Amino acid sequence: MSRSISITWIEPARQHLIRHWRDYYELCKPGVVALMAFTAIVGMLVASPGEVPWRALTLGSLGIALAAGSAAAINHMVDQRIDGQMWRTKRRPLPTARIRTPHAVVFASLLGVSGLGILYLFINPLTAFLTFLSLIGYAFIYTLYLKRATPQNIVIGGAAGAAPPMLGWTAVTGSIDPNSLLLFLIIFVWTPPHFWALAIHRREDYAKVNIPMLPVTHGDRYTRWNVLFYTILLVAVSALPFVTGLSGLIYLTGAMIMGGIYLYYGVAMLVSSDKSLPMKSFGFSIIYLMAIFAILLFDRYLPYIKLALS
Ligand code: HEM
Ligand SMILES: CC(C)=CCC/C(C)=C/CC/C(C)=C/COP(=O)(O)OP(=O)(O)O
Repeated sequence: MSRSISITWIEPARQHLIRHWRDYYELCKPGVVALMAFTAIVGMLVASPGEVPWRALTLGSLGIALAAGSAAAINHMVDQRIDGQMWRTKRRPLPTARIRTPHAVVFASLLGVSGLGILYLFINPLTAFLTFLSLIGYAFIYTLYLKRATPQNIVIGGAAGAAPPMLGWTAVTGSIDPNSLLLFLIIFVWTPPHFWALAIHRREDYAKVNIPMLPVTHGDRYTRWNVLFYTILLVAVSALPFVTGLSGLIYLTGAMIMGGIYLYYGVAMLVSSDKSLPMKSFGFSIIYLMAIFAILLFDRYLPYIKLALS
């Protein structure tokens, strides 16, 4: 009896997963989570120069990525009604009913519990706790409340997305290092120009569903000024790892060149009427973040690379 029940349950589930694995993958916002995992890995490697922290790199990044994927899936569930009305998001798995909400609940729970469990059991309780806070911060505080409450939603909510390099660092050391807060700060200040550039382009979408994004509440021009303001702040903040001695001149030079290009986009968005600029700036924001974290890593490891080559 119990055998036949389990067989009747397992086969449809297997078929469902084979048909819909791409939809479940999409629920995790894989592009965003991949960049977050990269910043976490840089945090791990920068925290332990000269030695490879294998356990953190494997289990730590897996745990952080699973928890972030869980938070993203919860965001899809909470937002499915408005996502179904916006052009950019209306083809997502939940609004199109390719995945049903109860299945998404099970999926997000499995990811969240396994991610936090891995961090707690194999990394350390502090990393598990801070990752849990980030999950709650994005999935519930940002998505359920801030997103619908204030145009400063992404400034405050950005703290959850900025956590990964600090989580990576903590996964290696077991404590919060002041230098890891610098990496947190860089992503925190990067988030507004990253997102507002896209929000300028998608203003009508957000207005239609009454989400008070800055371009909806304060207009296009005011948002462009804010993008420039945060980009200037970002260039200043990105120099801090050099100021504190965490990195050297290679990082500083790379960060200033990338910052210069980002500033160019910020100014161009104010002085030019080219409608393609906001999305170009959004695209560049991703290249920018990837690049400065990669350069930071290179700068930090160059002495060891030289040593290995000599
Ligand atoms: C509150 C904070 C953030 C907001 C509101 C935000 C918003 C967005 C939005 C609306 C998109 C477009 C997604 C789409 O095309 O459907 C996007 C894409 C992206 N974001 Fe963010 N973002 C935030 C933080 C972050 C963080 C912290 C990272 C990485 C460290 C990140 C990395 C990316 C990447 C890589 C993409 C491109 C994804 C793809 O094309 O698959 N974002 N973001
Ligand atoms: C545990 C941990 C590190 C958590 C990180 C959480 C996480 C995945 C943050 C992503 C930030 C993001 C893409 C916000 C966009 O949400 P949105 O609802 O404004 O955008 P959308 O309309 O594209 O869904």
